[in-house]
Amino acid sequence: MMTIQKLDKQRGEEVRQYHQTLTKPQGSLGRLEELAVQLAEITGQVFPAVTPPGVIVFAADHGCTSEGVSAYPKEVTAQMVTNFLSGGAAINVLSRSIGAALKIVDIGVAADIDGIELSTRKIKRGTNNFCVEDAMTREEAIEALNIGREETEMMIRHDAIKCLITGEMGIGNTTSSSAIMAVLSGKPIETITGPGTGIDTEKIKHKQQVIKKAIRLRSPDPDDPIDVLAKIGGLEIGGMAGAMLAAAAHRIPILVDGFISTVAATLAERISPGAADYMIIGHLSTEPGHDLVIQMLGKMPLLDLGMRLGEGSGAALAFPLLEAATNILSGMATFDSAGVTNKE
Ligand SMILES: O=C(O)c1ccc[n+]([C@@H]2O[C@H](COP(=O)([O-])O)[C@@H](O)[C@H]2O)c1
Ligand SMILES: Cc1cc2nc[nH]c2cc1C
Repeated sequence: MMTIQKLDKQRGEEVRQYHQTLTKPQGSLGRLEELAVQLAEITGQVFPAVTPPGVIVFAADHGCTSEGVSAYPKEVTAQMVTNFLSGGAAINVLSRSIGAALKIVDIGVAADIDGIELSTRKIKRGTNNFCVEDAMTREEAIEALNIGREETEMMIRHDAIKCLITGEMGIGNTTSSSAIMAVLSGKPIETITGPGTGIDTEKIKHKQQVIKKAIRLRSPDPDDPIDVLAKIGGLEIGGMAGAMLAAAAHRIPILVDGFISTVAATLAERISPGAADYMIIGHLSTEPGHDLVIQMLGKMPLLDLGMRLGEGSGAALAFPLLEAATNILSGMATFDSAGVTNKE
C-alpha cells in the first residue's frame, strides 16, 4: 500500500552513544533512553522532534450491537461525536493539555452529524451484523484504510504534526476487536474477550458466543488482514490502521492507545510488515486482550493506569514521556560541557 522504510539504526546508535556523554550515571534514565533511541531510528534525527502531536479519532458504529454485546446503547457513538465537537470529552481535555491538534472523523456512524469541525467520510451507516453477513465488503475495508491514510496526510500537511495519536469511538468495537485478535492470534476467545464498556460475567459469556459464531460463519482468512477487517472488523479500525500506515511511511512516530487501537496496529503490521517499528504503545488497558496483542507486536506499554476509555486517551497521557525523552537529549549538559567527572 505505502512504502515503509527500515529504521535508521545508525541514528539510533548515535543517540545511544550521545546518552553516555550526558551528566547522569550510564543507563540511569532507563526506558526514556530506549525511547530516545527509537525516536531517532524512526525520524532519522539525532535530536528528534515530537511536537506538535496530532490526535485523530475515528468514529463508527457496529452491526453486532444488535446481539447485546455492550453495556451502552449504540446511539452513544453519535452522541459522543457531538460531545467531541463541543470539546467536552476526555480526549478534548487531554489533547488540550498536550497541545495536540485534534481531528474527529466520522467514517461510519449510523446517524447524521452536523459540525464544521467534523471530517465527514462516512463509508456506510455502521458495519453489518457479522453474525448475519460480512461486516463490510473488501472494497469498503480498503476504502476505510485509504480514508485513514488521507486524513493523516492532511494532518501532516496542515498541522505539521510530528507524532500521531490514534483513537476511536464505536459502541460494540471491543467485540469486533476481540474477534479480530482471536483470528490473528489463534488464541482462545475466553482469554481475549472482556467487559468493554462494562458488561458483567454473564454478558461476557454471551459476547464470547457471539464472537465464536461470527468467526465460524464468516471464516476470515488469518493470512489476509484485509479479509479479516472486511468480514469481522470495523470501519474505525480500518481508519486507524490506514492512519498508522501513513504515519509510518512519513517516518512519524505513532503513539498507540488501548485495545481497539492496538488491534488496528496489528492489522497495519500484517498489511505492511515493518509498520510496527514506528509504533509506541502508550498504555496498558484493563481489557484482557490488550496484554496479548501488545506482546504479539513485541512491545511494552509505557503506562499502566487501569484505564479502558479509548478515544486515544491513554496515548495522549503517555505523550509527555516522548517529549521528555527528546528534551533530555537536546537540553542536558554533557560531562565535558558541565565540567562533571565521568566514570573511569
Ligand atoms: O481502549 C480500550 O482499551 C477500550 C476498552 C474498552 C472500551 N473502550 C471504548 O468503549 C467502546 C467499546 O466498548 P463496547 O463495550 O461497546 O465494545 C469504544 O467506544 C471504545 O473506545 C476502549
Ligand atoms: C460515554 C462513553 C464514552 C466513550 N468514549 C469512548 N468510548 C466510550 C463509551 C462510552 C459509553
